[in-house]
Amino acid sequence: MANAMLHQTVGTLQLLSNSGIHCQVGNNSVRLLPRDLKVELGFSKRGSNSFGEKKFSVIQASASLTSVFDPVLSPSNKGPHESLKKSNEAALILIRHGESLWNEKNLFTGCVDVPLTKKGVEEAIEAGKRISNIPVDMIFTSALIRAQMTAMLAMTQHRRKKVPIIMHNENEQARLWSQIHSEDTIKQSIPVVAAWQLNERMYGELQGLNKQETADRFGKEKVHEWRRSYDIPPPNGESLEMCAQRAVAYFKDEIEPQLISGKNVMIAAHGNSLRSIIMYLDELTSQEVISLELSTGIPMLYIFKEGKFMRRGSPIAPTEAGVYAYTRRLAQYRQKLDETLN
Ligand SMILES: O=C(O)[C@H](O)COP(=O)(O)O
Repeated sequence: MANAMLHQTVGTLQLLSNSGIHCQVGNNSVRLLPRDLKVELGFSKRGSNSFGEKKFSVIQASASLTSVFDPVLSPSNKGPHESLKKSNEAALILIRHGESLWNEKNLFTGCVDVPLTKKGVEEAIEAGKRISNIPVDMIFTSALIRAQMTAMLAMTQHRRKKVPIIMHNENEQARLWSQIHSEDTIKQSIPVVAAWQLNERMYGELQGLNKQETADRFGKEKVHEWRRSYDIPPPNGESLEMCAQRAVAYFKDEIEPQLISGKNVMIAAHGNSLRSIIMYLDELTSQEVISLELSTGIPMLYIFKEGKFMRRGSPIAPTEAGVYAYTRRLAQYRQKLDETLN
């Protein structure tokens, strides 16, 4: 976990009895959650203060605050989703990529970088229609082209015609050469962060093999164990548990801080990296995650509020959110789109 150090000279921390810690540094405000806080607070007592009501000077605190202070992503860049931010509610959309050329051929793909089929392209566009009324401030994808194609194609359908732009922070030159020099243009863009940690589970020696032929050769049970057990890896590959270690750590370190700061986030990734993340969001056991299957190109919506993730299901169409998909805030966002774009 990356640490951010706070000192009393740069910010303040306010203790909230059961909903975490509110942290203010300059214009950036963020709430740190009890469930993930590994905060070490050192206090120097001022006068006759007592915990909870009186004042303390914060000497030092460490917590997972990575990326929160990125100037491009700073909450001080007020946008059309301001009402969602004010309510401290954020939308999280998860999409498994559309069908790839190796899904079509029934080959184990894992970390092999295979593009979408025509059907996959259509699935991604369809997914985009379903989420076209849901705010997206930031996109995370894996480093693999099928997830990136899915994210970009889905965003072609969004009613708020912001431009998704891939961030290039791999080295200083890439960062400098891809800089945008207009505040207005930045406001009309959606940063897209590609991370290998969101890649599909590495399938080891199964990559490129036909799933049916592998089952015929090694036995149905063995192959099912490799594909769906929690902690048994395929030969020289990653188990779901190993995949979860890097995908969930990335989610907690890089994505959750964005949600905490009010950003609406879309993640385009893979069957197993998303199963790992859903296991974390829905607090599934290693037994329960075994039977979780994700279809290609079907978006799932979560609402992040007061430190909790609430699964809202899948918006079923651009005009229909599904009975429980929209919160009041999301409905207001959509109404605003209707008023300004129609
Ligand atoms: O990597 C693959 O082959 C698929 O994307 C996921 O395969 P699985 O359903 O066998 O885990």
